[in-house]
Amino acid sequence: MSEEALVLRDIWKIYRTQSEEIPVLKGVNLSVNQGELAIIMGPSGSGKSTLLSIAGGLERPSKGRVIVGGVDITDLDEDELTKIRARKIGFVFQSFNLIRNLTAVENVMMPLIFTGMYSWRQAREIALKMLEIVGLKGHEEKFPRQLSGGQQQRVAIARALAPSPDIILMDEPTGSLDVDSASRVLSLVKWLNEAFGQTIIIVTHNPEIAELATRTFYIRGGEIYQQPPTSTLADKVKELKSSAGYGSFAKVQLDLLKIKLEALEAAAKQGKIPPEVLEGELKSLEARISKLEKYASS
Ligand SMILES: Nc1ncnc2c1ncn2[C@@H]1O[C@H](COP(=O)(O)OP(=O)(O)OP(=O)(O)O)[C@@H](O)[C@H]1O
Repeated sequence: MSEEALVLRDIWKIYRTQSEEIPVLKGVNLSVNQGELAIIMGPSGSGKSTLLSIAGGLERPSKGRVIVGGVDITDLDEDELTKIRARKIGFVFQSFNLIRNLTAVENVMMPLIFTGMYSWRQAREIALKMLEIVGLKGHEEKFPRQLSGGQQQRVAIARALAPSPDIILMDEPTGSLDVDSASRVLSLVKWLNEAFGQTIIIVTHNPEIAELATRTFYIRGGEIYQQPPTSTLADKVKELKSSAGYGSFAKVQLDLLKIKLEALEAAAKQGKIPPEVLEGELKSLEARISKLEKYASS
């Protein structure tokens, strides 16, 4: 069996709308070995979810090859893809995607039944064990609405793990959880990765997850990097200030402050604001206006 759980070779994804072509991924190469916990980070809209969908065979690349557990899935037809997905790939999404009118145990049984390999009894036995592993013993017969967000996410993880897939793909798995539930889910993910040697690939904005990673990828401008972007927040501020729109933005701000100044003076004349409050407000407003005037004219 291949050492590499996932290989993406020269992946391009170009979305076509009526008026334009949007290249979202531009020749991405990526390889994740078995047992790794890899993280993909990058700014909003940089193509992280698109890359994950392509890796999991949910979407097809415009160009390039996708190899999962040594099997090239790029040209498989929908039927073959569905079967491969059920056996080799587990998905966990930010929104859990549990089926509302199925209980926790039935939700976990679903992907096992889809593989066509397990009897109902076997699927139930595995699902019950998985729920125990993720700490949900006693909650098996509850419906998703009777579980907390963190518990629902753990059901989703149990469901992804149940068929023992080669890789588990997670898209913002802690995105809709509070800090405590997120830490509990993350510790579970790390433990599963270490105890079961499960390959896990996580798309996230959460820097806490990056601490757990064996490898971190960064996407920017449709390309992938193994080093974090070097530009700092201070660089970004400089970039913003030198951009064409910044001057006009400052002018709009200036207009708004001037309107506020007029409104303050009018309110003071009508006795709506005590003079000592007015004095302080006028001072700070005038200071901001003079600063902005300098910017707007520079
Ligand atoms: N079906 C589609 N048709 C056209 N454009 C799309 C489609 N799907 C995604 N895009 C565009 O592709 C880009 C990448 O989207 P994607 O969801 O992969 O980004 P992301 O990095 O996961 O963002 P976020 O962190 O905000 O979830 C975005 O600009 C998005 O608008």
